Amino acid sequence: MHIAITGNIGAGKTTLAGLLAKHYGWEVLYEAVEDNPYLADFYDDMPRWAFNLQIFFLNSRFAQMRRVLAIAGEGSTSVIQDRTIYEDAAIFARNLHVMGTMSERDYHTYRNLFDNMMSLVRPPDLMIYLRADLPKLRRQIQKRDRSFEQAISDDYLGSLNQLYEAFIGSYQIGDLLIIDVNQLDYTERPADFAEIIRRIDARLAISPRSSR
Ligand SMILES: Nc1ncnc2c1ncn2[C@@H]1O[C@H](COP(=O)(O)OP(=O)(O)OP(=O)(O)O)[C@@H](O)[C@H]1O
Repeated sequence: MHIAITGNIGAGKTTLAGLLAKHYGWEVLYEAVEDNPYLADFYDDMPRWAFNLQIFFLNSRFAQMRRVLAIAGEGSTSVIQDRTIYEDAAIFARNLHVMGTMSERDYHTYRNLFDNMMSLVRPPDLMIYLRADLPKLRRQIQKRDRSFEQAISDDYLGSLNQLYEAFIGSYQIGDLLIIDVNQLDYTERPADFAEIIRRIDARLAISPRSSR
């Protein structure tokens, strides 16, 4: 089974993916951050590095999809993914294009590549969306204190949030669980984590592909 966590920068996907992997014994696939050769440069000069970064993420997410398919083929374990390939195109690349940061021809090339890849990608069995407002995202970004993320503007975060809501509002290719994390703290409050587990358990129990 393939579970994925989706949500804006600082929503808490990485932490939750780790906790769920530990709880359920799932394999976890994280996003490339520390070993990402473009991320810091991108936040410093978005127009210069937007296309390079999107190609890097697309390739790394496609490699993850191949791993997901391999695991599904083995049939032994489930896998949880920290962010999906859909978000790269529908949210991040689209946002850069709409902002005028990525040129028309770069976006066109990117979309063609993405559409080609889509023929080989299948959606997760369960998508978990972590919904968070700007103040919550901002607090978490400050808390983890990655120097290159401190310059992220409210405009950038806000327009990503709008695209996330649009993406989730029209998401129909698989099962979807929406968790509002604004008032939750699942690292510090066991009851909050237990409530998330209860909701995921309920969803997996009715999922047609829930053989773990
Ligand atoms: N396609 C993309 N385009 C631009 N930036 C991206 C893209 N995918 C990921 N990123 C950025 O890469 C970094 C990933 O960091 P990380 O894995 O910690 O996740 P995150 O998005 O901050 O979420 P969370 O706090 O929920 O784990 C963030 O700065 C994120 O915005």
